[in-house]
Amino acid sequence: MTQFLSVSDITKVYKAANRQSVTALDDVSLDIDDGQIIALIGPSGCGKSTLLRMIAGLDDDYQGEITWATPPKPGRDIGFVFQEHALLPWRTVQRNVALGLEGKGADKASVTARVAELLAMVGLQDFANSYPSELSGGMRQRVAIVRALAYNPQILLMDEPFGALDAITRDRLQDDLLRIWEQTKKTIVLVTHSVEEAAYLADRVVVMSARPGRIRAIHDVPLPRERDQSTRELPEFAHFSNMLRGQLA
Ligand SMILES: Nc1ncnc2c1ncn2[C@@H]1O[C@H](COP(=O)(O)OP(=O)(O)OP(=O)(O)O)[C@@H](O)[C@H]1O
Repeated sequence: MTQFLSVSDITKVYKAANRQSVTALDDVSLDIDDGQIIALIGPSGCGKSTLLRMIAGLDDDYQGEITWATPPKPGRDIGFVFQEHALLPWRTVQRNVALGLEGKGADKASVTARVAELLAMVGLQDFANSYPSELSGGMRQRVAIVRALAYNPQILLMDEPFGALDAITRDRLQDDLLRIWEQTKKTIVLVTHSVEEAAYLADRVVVMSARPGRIRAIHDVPLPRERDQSTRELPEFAHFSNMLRGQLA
């Protein structure tokens, strides 16, 4: 597997006027391989979202270096999915996913075909003409995921993407994400508060320690790929999740 992205010695200090500055990340280094799913876990405030924003290029005010095997083109090569879906309420599902593909030289027929393919990936082909308000929370988040994939980005960054969903919907979307990953083999960096979600989805889990955020441990997930609901029944799954939980305590 080839190295895709390298985060080297990143330190981030938020300087607030009239307040003490906050060291959010302290000397964080991490290598990410092409096509892997990496989960970032750690206590609240340890800098997970900060790190994700830096990788996304949304924050370049830090010490250290982020280097890419192939530097991403601004705006297009990085897909971002947030906890809240951030769909445009006045656009249909079809037009939300098409956003960004339109007006970039692609003809209408190829945009329509690409959107149909993406919606079929998550079983929403019959909702192309619905508005976000007509969908459930899980359906909206599925739309947000395929919208992020529409440009065929190099990497998908996900910040607590399933955090606002009920447990059953959350399990279902995790399976959707694994299916999408099997088909696309995208590199994915996912922030989650759930150790089970990290264990179920990831190839590697990065455990961060409380503020200032440092890397406490990096684990290869000891579970076979082709994961499905039966994976959750494996003794190794419970064992690994419990070990992660212990490291967060
Ligand atoms: N814009 C900002 N200005 C000042 N401090 C900030 C800013 N954004 C984040 N911080 C601080 O940096 C630290 C890391 O925040 P960050 O949101 O990255 O943590 P997190 O691990 O994602 O937290 P959570 O799990 O609660 O979402 C926190 O102490 C936070 O208060």
